[in-house]
Amino acid sequence: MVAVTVEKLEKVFPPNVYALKDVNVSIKDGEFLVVLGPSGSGKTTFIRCIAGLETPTRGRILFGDVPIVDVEKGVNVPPAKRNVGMVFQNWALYPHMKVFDNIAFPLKIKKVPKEEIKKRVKEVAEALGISELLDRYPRQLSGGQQQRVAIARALVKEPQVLLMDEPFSNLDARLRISAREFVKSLQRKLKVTTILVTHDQHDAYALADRLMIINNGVVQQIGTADEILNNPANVFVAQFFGDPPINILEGEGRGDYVDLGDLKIPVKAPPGRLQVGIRPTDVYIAERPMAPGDVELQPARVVLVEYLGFTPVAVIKWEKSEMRAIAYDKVKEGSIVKVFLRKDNVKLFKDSIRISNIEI
Ligand SMILES: Nc1ncnc2c1ncn2[C@@H]1O[C@H](COP(=O)(O)OP(=O)(O)OP(=O)(O)O)[C@@H](O)[C@H]1O
Repeated sequence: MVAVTVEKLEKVFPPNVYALKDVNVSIKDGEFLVVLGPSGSGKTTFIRCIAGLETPTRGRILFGDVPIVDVEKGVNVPPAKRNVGMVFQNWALYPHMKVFDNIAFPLKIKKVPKEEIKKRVKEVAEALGISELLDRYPRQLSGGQQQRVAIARALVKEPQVLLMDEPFSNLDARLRISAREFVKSLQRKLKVTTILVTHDQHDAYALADRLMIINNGVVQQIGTADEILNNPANVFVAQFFGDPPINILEGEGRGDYVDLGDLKIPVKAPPGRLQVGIRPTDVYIAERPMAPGDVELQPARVVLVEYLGFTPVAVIKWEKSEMRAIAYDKVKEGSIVKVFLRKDNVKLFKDSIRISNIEI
């Protein structure tokens, strides 16, 4: 297929809304990039700029070596000539057309000969497991089936790039998981360069070769899910990606520990105000340490027990500091418990920016 390069992309909506600010990313040929961010962060604007449905105010986008937008040079290839497939949030199937005609539509517009249309619709329907639905109307399909039809329509013209904007948001939780698996395996099979936009970190975790996390139009971090979980660039990323959410506590660096007032976190820390990030999976309630190198913190009181799937996660409290921690032992609300910390996984931030362990 094709690599996609985005350089210094900016989109300002009048009078003064910076939906995208200096976005730079290179998506490899065949890669699955997920753009993840909260509502209003610029995700849809980003994907619409790539599709050609929005014109950026600055920057360049290239498919392979070919610029499809170059604001400075006045290049702006129209959407129909970009050869992208797009799947929207609401799938937007034509209700008065049968599934066959919905899928065939982009080819009819291109005036592809009838026999060729038949062949390609049949092929793509087979690949998506919807051959037996071609004679139905959209209203006679389940949500998951409608989604497959929308994907088939996006793929039938053999796009260089597949763009998906919140494609699972109309599906219930169970269907969402199977739809994700389906999209992932299809993408692997077809090796089509794919950009998917979502605000759902579980979609992102399940699908992405790499993630691009965006907030207020600014890219916060690009990397694999594990890179971002282990090395979040800043407090926003640490809090936005990870389930259960990371504990962030304010403290004072004291060389060999961070002073939280009522609690000491025994990690090397430069002097001054710091934010400490501890994932609930890195702090746990148990009788003894589970791994060499884990350190015991002061005992804490259990305030509340919640569940992450079937794993109990306790909210624990010292005098003032509070964290979520995995409970390996059965714990009762109100009891005092022993707490251990995987100290190598503690993340420190200064002014909300990550300070790497090397710098300390
Ligand atoms: N046509 C427009 N005119 C003015 N402002 C716009 C327009 N489209 C989007 N915006 C603004 O640009 C910013 C980014 O919007 P965008 O739709 O890209 O965000 P998003 O991350 O996709 O949000 P959501 O998840 O809610 O769909 C928002 O502040 C939005 O209000």
